[in-house]
Amino acid sequence: MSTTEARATIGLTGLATMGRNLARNIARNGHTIAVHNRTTARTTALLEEYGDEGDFVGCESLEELVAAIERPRAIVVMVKAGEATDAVVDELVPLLDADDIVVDAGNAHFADTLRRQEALAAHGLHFVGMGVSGGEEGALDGPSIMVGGSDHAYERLQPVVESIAALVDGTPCCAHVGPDGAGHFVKMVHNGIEYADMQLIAESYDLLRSVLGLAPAEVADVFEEWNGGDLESFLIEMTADVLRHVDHESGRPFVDVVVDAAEQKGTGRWTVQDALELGVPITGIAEATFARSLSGHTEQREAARAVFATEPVTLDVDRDTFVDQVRAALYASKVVAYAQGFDHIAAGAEAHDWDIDLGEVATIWRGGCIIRAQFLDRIREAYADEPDLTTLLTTAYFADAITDGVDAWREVVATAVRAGVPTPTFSSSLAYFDGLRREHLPAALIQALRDNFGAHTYARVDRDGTFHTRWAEDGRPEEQQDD
Ligand SMILES: NC(=O)C1=CN([C@@H]2O[C@H](COP(=O)(O)OP(=O)(O)OC[C@H]3O[C@@H](n4cnc5c(N)ncnc54)[C@H](OP(=O)(O)O)[C@@H]3O)[C@@H](O)[C@H]2O)C=CC1
Ligand SMILES: O=C(CO)[C@H](O)[C@H](O)COP(=O)(O)O
Repeated sequence: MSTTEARATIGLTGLATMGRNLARNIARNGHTIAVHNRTTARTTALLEEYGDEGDFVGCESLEELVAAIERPRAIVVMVKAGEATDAVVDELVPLLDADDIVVDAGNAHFADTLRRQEALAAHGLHFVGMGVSGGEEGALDGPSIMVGGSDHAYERLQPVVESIAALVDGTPCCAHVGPDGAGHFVKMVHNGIEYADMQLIAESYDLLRSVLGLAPAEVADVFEEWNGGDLESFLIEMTADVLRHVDHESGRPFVDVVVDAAEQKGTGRWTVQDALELGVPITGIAEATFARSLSGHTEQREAARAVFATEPVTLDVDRDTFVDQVRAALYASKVVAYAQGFDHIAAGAEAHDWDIDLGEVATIWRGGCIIRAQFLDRIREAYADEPDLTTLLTTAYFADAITDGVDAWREVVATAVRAGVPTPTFSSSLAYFDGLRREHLPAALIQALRDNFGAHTYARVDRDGTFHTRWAEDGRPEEQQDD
């Protein structure tokens, strides 16, 4: 397939859904690309079907791939995350020369990226963890790209990655977000937000269908209308299309022929696990992840249905009013999910000593990625005005949106509770908002209980210091001395 002449600007191995389209995107943008896949049939198919789209060099082995690329080489690995990526990287390393760059464009866990970066550095190689979002279509037409790696490696990659990324207002949705694991960390949180966004959309759909009795196509009309306003986004637009889709075989609404058990590949779960470690309350993302888990517990669901099934509750709700309330609740909950996601990135950056520019992250998420939305421009503006923002919720634009929508938000959650429609992400987002804005939290009681049963100490509202109450003796507080 290939010649031995090293004429490709870049190489790519892994030509499944994402890799094939990313390779075509690179070729379409005028870069010579060497392509390889473990199973050669995929390479052959790419060349046969799309070989005329640009300058491809087909390779049957990794040796051929390496030989086809100009030095210092840059090789993109776009295979299954985890063991497959390790297998490919391990096979590549002995074939490479000092200063070559291996780019993992899969959905790797950032801790794996840190480990691989250290291992390759010992061989004088650069390892780049590159988050790519946009799915099949985005990979071809312009994804959002989050690069983590050294400045040196980014300089080598920049002409290619910036040329293939989505463009918004002339700005490529691509950035060097930080060193080593920073790119995959940002991509992980992107996917966590994607989980929350999708769950909020799903809860809105469920409410419109269950409380108002709308058919899927009618809910599609509502989403289409919402897409004309503040909620405008790729996922809202796609929801309208999916809800309107009729299954070719059964003639039923497509959404009714799909089994209601949501799967996941793991990025949402990693986001929640990492946030727990860092102590960041990403409650919307966590509830969205658990909602997927719950949906998959089919045996428990069947058992519960057998015991607790009831007739649907009919509520006297005005259609237009409720639709508007759900829109406001969706918007407010979405603001919470994004605020929590950006808090998580800030905490990750601090913990790993990455200088991540949150405004830049919002900028490159405006296009190409699954969570692309008009609303990200507002987040970009908020960070431009105040880079060290304490929380996105209090910036003027979002504060106004929440203040205007909070009554509707409460009404929607209350209606959902009365109707028995589960809305974990709406409810937890509202609880998060109330938790933040409340003057006093019952955490004081938790501290008191902890001190009572375990002498865990507490701080007082009336003076500085750390205290323990002599519960079993005279009930008086005694100040604790620092160790
Ligand atoms: N699908 C999506 O929407 C998105 C996916 N991603 C990430 O991009 C990466 C690629 O995703 P996708 O295109 O969906 O493909 P898959 O995740 O389904 O991976 C299939 C590819 O991995 C290769 N592969 C699997 N195991 C090995 C191995 N042991 N050695 C060598 N190659 C192996 C396959 O080769 P073979 O053909 O020989 O089996 C094939 O090229 C993944 O990390 C994914 O998480 C990122 C963003 C979006
Ligand atoms: O990375 C992506 C988009 O940005 C993928 O679509 C993501 O892998 C989907 O995740 P899951 O299968 O867990 O829903």
